[in-house]
Amino acid sequence: MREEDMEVAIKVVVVGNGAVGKSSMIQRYCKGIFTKDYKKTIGVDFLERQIEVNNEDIRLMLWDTAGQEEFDAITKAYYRGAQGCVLAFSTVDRDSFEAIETWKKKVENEVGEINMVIVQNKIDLIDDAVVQDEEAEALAKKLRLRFYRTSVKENVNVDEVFRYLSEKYIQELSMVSEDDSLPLTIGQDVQNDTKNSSKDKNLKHKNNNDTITLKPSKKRTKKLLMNSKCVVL
Ligand SMILES: Nc1nc2c(ncn2[C@@H]2O[C@H](COP(=O)(O)OP(=O)(O)OP(=O)(O)O)[C@@H](O)[C@H]2O)c(=O)[nH]1
Repeated sequence: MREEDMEVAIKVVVVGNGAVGKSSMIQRYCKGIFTKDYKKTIGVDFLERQIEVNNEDIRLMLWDTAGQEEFDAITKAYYRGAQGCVLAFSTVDRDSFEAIETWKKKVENEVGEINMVIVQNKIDLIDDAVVQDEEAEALAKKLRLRFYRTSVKENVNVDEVFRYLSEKYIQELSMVSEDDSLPLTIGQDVQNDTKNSSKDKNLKHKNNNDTITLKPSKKRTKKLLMNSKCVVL
């Protein structure tokens, strides 16, 4: 296969309390549908969609995880290898907002710091909101994360969430490609810290039993990343 035929694959996990709209968001994005019915996700599920970002073909693999704590042991295994994460809460569920930091920690405990966004879903129900705009914005500022308000039902801002995560990842990928002296960690990822814009600070490298550290050449970078992604280690 020629290198130009290859695509980049990105694994994104969508987490948050039960019924905030995680499955609906993934279905909306990958299948273009919305259903009113609530079917609790048992364990995990995934759908994928191809998009183009900066002339790169991206295969987004969106992992839908159960929001209930009883499934934590199962779902956390699927966080591994993720390069992006959506932390979702619902406009009409105060607990789901207060749980955002806990979800962030749960994911980071498994994969370290990866690109994340906070998503306030169900903004079509804004009249019944139990979270003030300022509170949500303050949380995003405190955690230094991009913040989106979405309505999966009305298809507002859903594409933007996943586009942002993809663009961020592509940006980092091109930084890795430019510098072949930096070690690349397979299975884990180029990390992002929104506090720091410098390349060195953006790139943290994990090395534990789950990972192999390689030094990629410029040419091979994309291939290596593609082959290494989306594998549950
Ligand atoms: N009004 C409104 N309802 C929504 C929206 N998104 C999802 N829902 C509804 O919220 C309910 C829960 O949605 P799900 O997508 O199943 O929630 P989940 O977060 O995947 O839930 P778990 O599987 O339990 O973790 C469903 O009845 C959806 O139809 C939205 O943007 N607006």
